Amino acid sequence: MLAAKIVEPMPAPVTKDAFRNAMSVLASAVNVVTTDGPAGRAGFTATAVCSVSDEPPSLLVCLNRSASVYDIFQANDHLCVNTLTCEQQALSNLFGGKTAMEERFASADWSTDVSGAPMLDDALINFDCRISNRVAAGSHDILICEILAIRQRDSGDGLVYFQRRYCQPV
Ligand SMILES: NC(=O)C1=CN([C@@H]2O[C@H](COP(=O)(O)OP(=O)(O)OC[C@H]3O[C@@H](n4cnc5c(N)ncnc54)[C@H](O)[C@@H]3O)[C@@H](O)[C@H]2O)C=CC1
Ligand SMILES: Cc1cc2nc3c(=O)[nH]c(=O)nc-3n(C[C@H](O)[C@H](O)[C@H](O)COP(=O)(O)O)c2cc1C
Repeated sequence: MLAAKIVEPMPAPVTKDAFRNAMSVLASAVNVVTTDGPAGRAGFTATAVCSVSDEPPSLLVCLNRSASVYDIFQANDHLCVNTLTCEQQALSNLFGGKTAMEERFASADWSTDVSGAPMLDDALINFDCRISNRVAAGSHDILICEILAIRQRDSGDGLVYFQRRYCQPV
């Protein structure tokens, strides 16, 4: 006699909306990621930044391949991760929107260190980096970055993005 075959129901695929709703409750630091080099200067707002390894000191940045800045980051070898303070919400909106590149950079003061990428003067912390590897994953490229220099402020509160809005410390 043939054994009855139990067919497990297929789990419903996770939709883009479900994914984004879920991700929206992961509180994140807000960063402006900048570059300069043969392809020119560019920058964008990123929350998809995290620690990778302390040997060598490295972090990762996820960059959407459809972003206007993508080709410039693809051609340049260096970037700087500038982590924003609570006072820099307007800068996050500027670098996260459809604003012209000159207008983005004109709204703040910048300097450079080892890599030559723009370093935001009033950032909570700056990670000056060399892009050591690039891995395509879905819609994004994961940029693995070796940290060449760190500049850190003595004090200040970090800007946090949670549930699609910025949070201020209480
Ligand atoms: N990792 C990324 O590429 C992120 C992109 N964004 C951009 O800013 C817009 C506004 O974002 P929200 O106000 O937070 O509302 P949302 O509903 O579009 O996104 C909610 C959360 O989903 C994640 N997310 C959004 N778009 C994503 C993407 N293309 N790939 C991977 N993860 C993504 C982020 O964690 C985001 O905070 C987004 O539509 C997107 O264009 C925002 C946050 C992260
Ligand atoms: C709060 C916030 C976080 C974002 N995080 C990322 C991110 O981690 N990676 C990414 O590729 N884009 C992210 N974006 C979107 C880019 O900042 C935006 O697409 C980029 O500035 C390019 O825009 P453009 O194509 O109009 O120039 C974020 C936007 C906002 C407002």
